[in-house]
Amino acid sequence: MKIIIAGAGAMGSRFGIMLHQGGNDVTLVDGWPDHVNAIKEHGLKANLNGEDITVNIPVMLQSEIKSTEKADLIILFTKSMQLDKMLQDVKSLISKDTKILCLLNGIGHEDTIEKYIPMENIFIGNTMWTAGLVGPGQVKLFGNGSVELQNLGNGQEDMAKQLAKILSDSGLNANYSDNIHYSIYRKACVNGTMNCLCSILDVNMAELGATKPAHDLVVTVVNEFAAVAHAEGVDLDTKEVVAHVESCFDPETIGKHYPSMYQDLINNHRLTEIDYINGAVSRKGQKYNIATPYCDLLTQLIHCKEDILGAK
Ligand SMILES: NC(=O)C1=CN([C@@H]2O[C@H](COP(=O)(O)OP(=O)(O)OC[C@H]3O[C@@H](n4cnc5c(N)ncnc54)[C@H](OP(=O)(O)O)[C@@H]3O)[C@@H](O)[C@H]2O)C=CC1
Ligand SMILES: CC(C)(CO)C(=O)C(=O)O
Repeated sequence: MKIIIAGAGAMGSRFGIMLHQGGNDVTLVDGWPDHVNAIKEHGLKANLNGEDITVNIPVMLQSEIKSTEKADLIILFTKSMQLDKMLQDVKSLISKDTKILCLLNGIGHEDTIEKYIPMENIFIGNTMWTAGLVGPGQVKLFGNGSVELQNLGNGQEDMAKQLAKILSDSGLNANYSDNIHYSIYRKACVNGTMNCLCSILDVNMAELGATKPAHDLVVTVVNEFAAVAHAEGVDLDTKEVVAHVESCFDPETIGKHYPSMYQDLINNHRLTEIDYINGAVSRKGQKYNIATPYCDLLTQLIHCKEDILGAK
């Protein structure tokens, strides 16, 4: 199976390395020339659970894509705001049989993907794996994780299960979900609390969890996500979701991770995905006439911080 990782930053590199080590034919595609050139020249360097490794994986810039070889599977791992451009750039690698798996954080990416791919080839999901970019061609990977995914098109359950097996055979611990919209809202609750709060407060998840107001903040934000999800026909079990969110506080698992939004904004002064997480809930709240004051404020505070830091 020819797998393209479209967006080979921190997470794309993690999935690329694990799938490559699992014996798959993997190619990385990314738009950052320094990163792509570093991988071409020195291999992809990773600190994997404390061990330094170098993996030689084929890599190309989006501008180098040629249409000669079609992909069997394209795993999307761009930032939300890069998704549309990436889909335009990988169009020539897509045949009528190419499956697309989107594992980005955020809500509603299927609306963008549907513009380019027939529904029966679209698979969506989310992941609790973590990763960090140290610099061009270099990533830091620790801890464990999981993936949940499902087909969007009718009759594609077996293919979704097959994709989960391909990921699991490489150690990615993937499961078929029979209600992926629930899973995506549930994961969005993790990002809608951890990502913005850690970025605003300048802490990792374990440090956030050690503050007294953390629990009340999580409950309030999860309730806003749940109200909007309910209006869209997704009924979140808020108690279970809060427990899931708070499991991220554990320093023995992923608590020491600085969420991807922190890495973008605080470390790299890059624009964030806030408009696809809390910002998406605020917009949906307006649409359904549901008050979402915490999501509104958190979105605005992150945008303030982007301006203060001159994020690009
Ligand atoms: N990191 C994590 O732990 C997790 C992330 N996610 C989600 O996975 C998706 C991908 O995230 P992630 O892998 O963290 O993204 P990264 O920021 O590591 O990489 C995404 C892209 O951003 C660009 N980029 C990143 N850093 C730089 C830089 N310093 N200079 C220039 N370009 C840069 C590159 O593309 P280009 O040059 O084309 O712009 C890169 O492909 C997101 O939706 C995220 O929310 C989900 C779970 C955990
Ligand atoms: C690891 C986790 C779950 C933290 O919110 C994440 O998705 C991210 O860093 O964006």
